[in-house]
Amino acid sequence: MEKDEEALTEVERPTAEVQELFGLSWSAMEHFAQMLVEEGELRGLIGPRELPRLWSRHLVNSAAVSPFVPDEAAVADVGSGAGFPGMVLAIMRPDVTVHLIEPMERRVVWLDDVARELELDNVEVVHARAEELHKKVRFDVVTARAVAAMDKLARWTLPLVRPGGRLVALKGRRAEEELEAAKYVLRKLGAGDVSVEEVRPVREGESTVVVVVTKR
Ligand SMILES: C[S@@+](CC[C@H](N)C(=O)[O-])C[C@H]1O[C@@H](n2cnc3c(N)ncnc32)[C@H](O)[C@@H]1O
Repeated sequence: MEKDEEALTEVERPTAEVQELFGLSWSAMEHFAQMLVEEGELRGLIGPRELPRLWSRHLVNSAAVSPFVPDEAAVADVGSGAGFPGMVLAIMRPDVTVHLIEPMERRVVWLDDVARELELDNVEVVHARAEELHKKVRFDVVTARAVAAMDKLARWTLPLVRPGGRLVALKGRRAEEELEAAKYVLRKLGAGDVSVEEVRPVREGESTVVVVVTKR
């Protein structure tokens, strides 16, 4: 077997339930997955150990933010990296506009390439650190995954959330602990209600922890 073929067979096959989750956006999602498989490792966006679990750990996991994003929201995804969860959200939800905020040039080029290839007109790639945008722009929703612990993440993201809007952070098992450590920062930055939800985008799949912080 050729080396390339070998690499391709290692990627898990999405189930019918996963296809159903993405609904009308299925073919665009498959296209994004194919780009990640073909170029993700080469361009330093995703580790080789992550490719076999591309759907369950990354694409399906990213979809967990969607129920927390209101119709037609203006969204910023801080620290998008390879496009998680922001690019997935933009593909699933043509009604929302997604600003992918990423400081690393190589990743910015990748995000631009994906948006162009998939002809996504609801994506804007912003080459910046989140803090550089404070006092300049505000969004209905800010999403983030694997960017920083809650106290630092709150400092970077809450100034970007409009009053009445929300931060939607995909977190791990230590979410409650991180929230406890961040409680003074959250209060100081105008956080209101905070909820921790366990979301399972597909019945057979893994669950993920979503922290939703409302801005007063
Ligand atoms: C571990 S990666 C996670 C990428 C993606 N969210 C994911 O879940 O796979 C963290 C990302 O946050 C970006 N980042 C780090 N500091 C940032 C900041 N201050 N503002 C915006 N993005 C930042 C990094 O460049 C990197 O792409």
